[in-house]
Amino acid sequence: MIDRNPHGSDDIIVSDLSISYPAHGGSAQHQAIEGVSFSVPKGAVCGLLGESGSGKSTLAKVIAARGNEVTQRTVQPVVNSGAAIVLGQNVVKLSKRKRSILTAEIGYLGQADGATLPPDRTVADCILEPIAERDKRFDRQQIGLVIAELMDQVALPLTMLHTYPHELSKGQRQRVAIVRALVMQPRMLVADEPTLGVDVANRPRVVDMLDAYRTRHNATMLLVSHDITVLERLVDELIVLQSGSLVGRGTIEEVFSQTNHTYVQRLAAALRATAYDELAIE
Ligand SMILES: Nc1ncnc2c1ncn2[C@@H]1O[C@H](COP(=O)(O)OP(=O)(O)OP(=O)(O)O)[C@@H](O)[C@H]1O
Repeated sequence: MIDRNPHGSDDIIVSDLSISYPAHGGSAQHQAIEGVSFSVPKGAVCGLLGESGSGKSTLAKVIAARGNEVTQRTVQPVVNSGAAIVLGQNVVKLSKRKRSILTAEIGYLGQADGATLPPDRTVADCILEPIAERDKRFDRQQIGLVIAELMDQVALPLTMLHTYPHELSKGQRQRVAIVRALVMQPRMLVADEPTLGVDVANRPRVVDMLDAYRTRHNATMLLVSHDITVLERLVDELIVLQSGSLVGRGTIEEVFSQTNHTYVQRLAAALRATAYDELAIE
């Protein structure tokens, strides 16, 4: 791993972490992550790779301190053992208050966030949601400037703030969700497929924006992505998961060329072969 801040501490320290989904609705308990350990220094960008079902989203969600909530209706992942120290806090054991403080520092783009923006709210209200749920009396003018800059960086016109999510294309909704993840100017970003559904013309804007954000804020990032542009432009180190276990780790060059693990080699070859001609239509 490239240490972007040799004098700083690690922002993410995952030790021997195991995560499962409890039995529900007739299905048995499912072990999603097993004995995973890695760390990410402050200011570094770590990419998470692995085939469908390998546990990337589950791991990202727990590290973003969004897993393990008891308030949501969907079945949430449960940490069975190990620790995940994120920005100095063990996300496995957080009080409600500490979780709220920590999640203000960790921007999170969940896998379906672009597709599931609240349909009854304007784009502006969707973007303001993470702030409004913490402080109803926030400084609108100051936040307005932050939003304007983020919208511009991902090529969304400001007039879009008054529209509703259903009026936007899939890729536009995804870009709105990215703006929402960064609106509180967090020290860390955990993003699950940030360029999902974004058309090829606008993908570089998203990548440029994430790169600029990382540079300006020395932000630490954990990015689940199979987008070769994201991986090559942003990621310092890749973690590869297979069936919930860590099976590969290194720079993109190391993972793509020097790994001994046949699964990782196959994944790297598939990524190289498909990524360049993949076209997303908004
Ligand atoms: N709510 C849930 N209840 C039960 N099992 C789940 C739940 N969510 C995910 N899983 C299971 O946990 C495993 C890991 O899922 P996860 O979504 O983390 O994988 P992933 O690598 O992100 O996959 P994808 O690339 O398809 O999003 C899978 O076997 C999945 O079926």
